[in-house]
Amino acid sequence: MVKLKTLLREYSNPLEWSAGTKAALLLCFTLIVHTQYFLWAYYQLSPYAPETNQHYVNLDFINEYKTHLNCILMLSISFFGLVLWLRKRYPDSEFHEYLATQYFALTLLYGAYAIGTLSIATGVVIAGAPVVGFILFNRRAVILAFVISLAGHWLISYGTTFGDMPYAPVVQNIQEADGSLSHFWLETMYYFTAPHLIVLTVFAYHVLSRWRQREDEIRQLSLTDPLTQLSNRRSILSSLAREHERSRRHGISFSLLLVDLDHFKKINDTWGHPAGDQVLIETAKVLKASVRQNDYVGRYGGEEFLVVLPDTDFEGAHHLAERCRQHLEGLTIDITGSPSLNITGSIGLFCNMDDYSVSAEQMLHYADEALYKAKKSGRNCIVRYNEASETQSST
Ligand SMILES: Nc1nc2c(ncn2[C@@H]2O[C@H](COP(=O)(O)OP(=O)(O)OP(=O)(O)O)[C@@H](O)[C@H]2O)c(=O)[nH]1
Repeated sequence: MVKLKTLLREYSNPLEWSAGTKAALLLCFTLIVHTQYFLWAYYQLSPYAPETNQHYVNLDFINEYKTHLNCILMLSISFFGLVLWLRKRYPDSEFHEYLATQYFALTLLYGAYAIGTLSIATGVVIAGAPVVGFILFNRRAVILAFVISLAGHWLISYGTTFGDMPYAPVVQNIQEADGSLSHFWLETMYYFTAPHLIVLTVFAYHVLSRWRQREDEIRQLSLTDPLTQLSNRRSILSSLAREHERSRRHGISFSLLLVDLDHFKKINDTWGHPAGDQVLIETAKVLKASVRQNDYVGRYGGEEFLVVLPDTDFEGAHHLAERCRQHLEGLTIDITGSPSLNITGSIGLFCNMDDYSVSAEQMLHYADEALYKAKKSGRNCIVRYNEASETQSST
């Protein structure tokens, strides 16, 4: 069970596989495709095939083609085994990629000649294989394979139009006497196209979901403070701007708390930076736990935190600020190599209930001024900025 989980984790994302494993995957797919050709050819020659098939299948060519298929199948098995073996010793060697991509291109070119260079199966391979190839493999190997197969495709196509070689020699009577397309041809096309379409769809689905997942992870990282896991400055400021716009449009008051740890420098200087970091992590947890679920808490600067309280008047904001202050005061932080640390925080508060026209920047400025007053008033307290009477202080 554990082994299966390890295997799944290791192999669930082809984009992260080594060059050797990716090449082995392509050779395995090539082997499946040739086995499919092989089974089809032998079935047409067998007594189980309906007699009517002889009208549509060129049995003479298939007899000849069969020998080529046997060789291709043997070669496919050998190359697959060789790369499986080599990838363990040289997992990132470009040789595997060149071998797999060129072999895929050349042998499928032969298949395209047999079933028609202008058939849908060939079209799907020509259009789809480079897309998958460029995502998975070394670009030069894919370009080389693509150029070789395109050149071969043109040569065969022009060769057939000038009558130098037959078009789709394994089949005949592609059209019925009345001019309609034969059912046999149609079903043969579906049969040969199916594996390529399935692989392309599964691959596109997988790659796109991985990209979306990575995009989400990167976006999340760009908005998160790596130390505290709170919103970073950019993210909390954009929450503030959003809330400000909502408040202005709907005439609902909202509030800001600017929380700054007291004498934090002393903790760093006495117990070291890692101890200071631990204090910041614990502070972030306490602040997050002290406010409501739809409030925003972010790290605004070094030891300064910004709390945005939507739909909150002064009373509500003061109540929450007091809860934050008390929780910080009650926090005991255990750090190895130092006695338990206790901290306090000063809080500047601004609420826009008296004037919705105050800009977000101005609100921040007012909260900062209130915080400055809180520090001046002896710390571990809350100061509300009030335009009329400058600031009001409370503990
Ligand atoms: N450990 C740690 N320290 C930080 C980080 N960011 C800023 N600081 C430190 O935070 C301290 C802030 O010091 P001051 O601005 O003097 O503030 P204070 O010591 O808390 O004093 P008051 O705010 O006046 O109470 C500085 O020593 C910074 O180096 C961080 O990510 N980790």
